[in-house]
Amino acid sequence: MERLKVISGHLLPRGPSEPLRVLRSCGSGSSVPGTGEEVVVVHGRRTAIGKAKRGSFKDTTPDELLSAVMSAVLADVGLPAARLGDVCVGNVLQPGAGALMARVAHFLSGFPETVPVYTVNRQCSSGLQALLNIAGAIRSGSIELGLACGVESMSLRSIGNPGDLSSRLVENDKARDCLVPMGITSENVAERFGVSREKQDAFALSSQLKAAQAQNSGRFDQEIVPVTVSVTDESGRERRLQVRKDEGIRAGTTLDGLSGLRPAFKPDGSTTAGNSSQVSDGAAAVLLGRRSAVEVLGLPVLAVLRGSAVVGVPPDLMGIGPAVAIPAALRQAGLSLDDIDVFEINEAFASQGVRRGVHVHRYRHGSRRRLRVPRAAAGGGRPGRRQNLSGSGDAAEEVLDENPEETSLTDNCLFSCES
Ligand SMILES: CC(=O)SCCNC(=O)CCNC(=O)[C@H](O)C(C)(C)COP(=O)(O)OP(=O)(O)OC[C@H]1O[C@@H](n2cnc3c(N)ncnc32)[C@H](O)[C@@H]1OP(=O)(O)O
Repeated sequence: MERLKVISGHLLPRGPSEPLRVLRSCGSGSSVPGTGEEVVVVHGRRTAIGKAKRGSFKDTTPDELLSAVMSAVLADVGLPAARLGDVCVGNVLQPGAGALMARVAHFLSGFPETVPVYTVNRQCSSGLQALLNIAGAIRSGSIELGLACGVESMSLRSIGNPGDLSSRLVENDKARDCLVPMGITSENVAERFGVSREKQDAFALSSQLKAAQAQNSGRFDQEIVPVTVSVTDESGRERRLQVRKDEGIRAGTTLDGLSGLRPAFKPDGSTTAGNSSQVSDGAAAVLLGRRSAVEVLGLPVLAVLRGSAVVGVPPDLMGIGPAVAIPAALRQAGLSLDDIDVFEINEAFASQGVRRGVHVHRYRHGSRRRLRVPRAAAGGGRPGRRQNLSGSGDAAEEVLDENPEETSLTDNCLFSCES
């Protein structure tokens, strides 16, 4: 009865002498610039990205990959796990989006049981969604610090089993389109927007060369957590090795080599193994916090989350999602394309990264001090006050022409970098 009285009291009009009760705003999505309420990125690490089925992580369970990055992020900044308000893990292929796997990883990392963990599946942007969920909890005042992660083992769990679906899906075009294979959606985008094979191969070449240059000059070394694993070869022999290099990068890629590849998804198509991302295994984790809490703990601030947007697009053209989400994220943050220095396009197919007339520019690196936020969970950026838009998925980073009429962009987080 007392409880009812209190609740109904909240509904009564306020008397003129009563003070206005100020509730903490849950925020619409953007951080409040220049205040201690901002959501900031403290630190991030990732594993190397392994080639699924044939690579170094082919026999490694995802909880091990996840545990490696969860522990490394906290160890690097000296934060006890008990300080975390929540942990969110993005995952697509594990049963139940990997809820059990994530809790196992949590304990393998030595995190206490009092820290909660949950998982989220938003397909290819699940890692980014984990980041947005943690950011949302910080904004709402539920937590002060949280860990956002992403993990996938495409070696141990393949795409393919759609689960239990109604037979009525065949009567509904959009529902049926949800079963269109990812490679065919790339073909659809290429056909619909006139993206030639040559454009896709040119983009793939520049992406490979930039990635190789970055790898050779050690630019990924700081962000990659070395993971020691056992791998069983075809003869059944097991060996131990430490994995610290991405396996999808082919430094010897040439335009001739790319143009000789057969279409991978349909005989007369233009999407090939060379202009697609590979199927991969890997994990990443990013520590986020409210600026005021981060400053009290003396933790570093790498970047500020300025805004984010998620959009729905036709399932058979899923690759156009970023082109719709980025303007929405810009609107939310009150920015324009001209304000953006670096676009990190993380999509599976070159057809999604280019459009007619796009010029792919050189890769711009941050300073040596910069620790990039791992792509499986978030987006990096170069130091300075300018903004960085990041997407999701597994392709290499690109810096694109900033002319809005010529640029096709990706989804869905907007950061400004501080250090
Ligand atoms: C929102 C989203 O992101 S949704 C997307 C989700 N992701 C996906 O759908 C993944 C898409 N990718 C794939 O499915 C696979 O990588 C495929 C089907 C395209 C290719 O798979 P595989 O055939 O196993 O690739 P593999 O690495 O063996 O390459 C095939 C051939 O191309 C060659 N090749 C690949 N890349 C290159 C290159 N850069 N230069 C020259 N040759 C190359 C390989 O050497 C190989 O040649 P071989 O057959 O003579 O040995």
